[in-house]
Amino acid sequence: MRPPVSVFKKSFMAMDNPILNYVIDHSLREPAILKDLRETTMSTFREYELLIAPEQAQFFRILLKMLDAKKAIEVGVFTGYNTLSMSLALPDDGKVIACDVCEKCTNFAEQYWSKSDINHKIDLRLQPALKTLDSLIEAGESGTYDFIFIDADKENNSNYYDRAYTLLRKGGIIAIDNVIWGGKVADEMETDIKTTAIRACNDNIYSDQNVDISMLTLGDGVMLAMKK
Ligand SMILES: C[S@@+](CC[C@H](N)C(=O)[O-])C[C@H]1O[C@@H](n2cnc3c(N)ncnc32)[C@H](O)[C@@H]1O
Repeated sequence: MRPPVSVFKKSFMAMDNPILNYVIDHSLREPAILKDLRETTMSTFREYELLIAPEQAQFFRILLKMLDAKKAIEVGVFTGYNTLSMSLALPDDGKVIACDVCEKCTNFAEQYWSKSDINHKIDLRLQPALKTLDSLIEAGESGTYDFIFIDADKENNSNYYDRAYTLLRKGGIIAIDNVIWGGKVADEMETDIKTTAIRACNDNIYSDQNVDISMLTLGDGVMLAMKK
């Protein structure tokens, strides 16, 4: 049986969920610039549900600090919420490679990035993310990234994971978003391309003994894989 969908809805859409409300009210500390970016995205973009959950971005900021991270990649930028959030957690000489194909979304993102003093940390690559990841590997950057967030076209999750594993340093973390997919992954009647691809990537990571893993019921589900 599919779990109640509301459990997996993002915090900004799940205000009818008292437990999630409590969690948000007692733990979310959203910097003003991120709040502004999120609220403007929600009033400007019909597809605002693509936004990462703010409590999830906050959790990633802690991970980045724990990892003493300098180099990160965002696969799927949308309006730049998590890219900006990660930049805030990186040191001044840190770098986020931001991968997306949407000019309209990233133009919006760039307006916010340039409003803050983190703009120099962001390197936007406006082309298919697989092309960007392959170019980083070809440029000799394998084994050098601390944190890679995968949140783009779900059909490519396994392709992104393979490249991200190559680019990651030992002890670095890959985080994959939407691994619960509103509960669809647990419903065998759901056989559409995206659900099937998400399940396949989840299974692939579960059996990958080269990483330590944890699947979190945060946002719409996040798989963490730490390179051994
Ligand atoms: C769920 S949104 C990302 C949300 C974002 N991580 C955030 O912080 O709010 C997915 C994004 O992936 C992008 N995308 C889809 N296919 C892509 C591809 N082949 N390469 C790069 N980006 C892609 C979309 O344009 C969209 O902006």
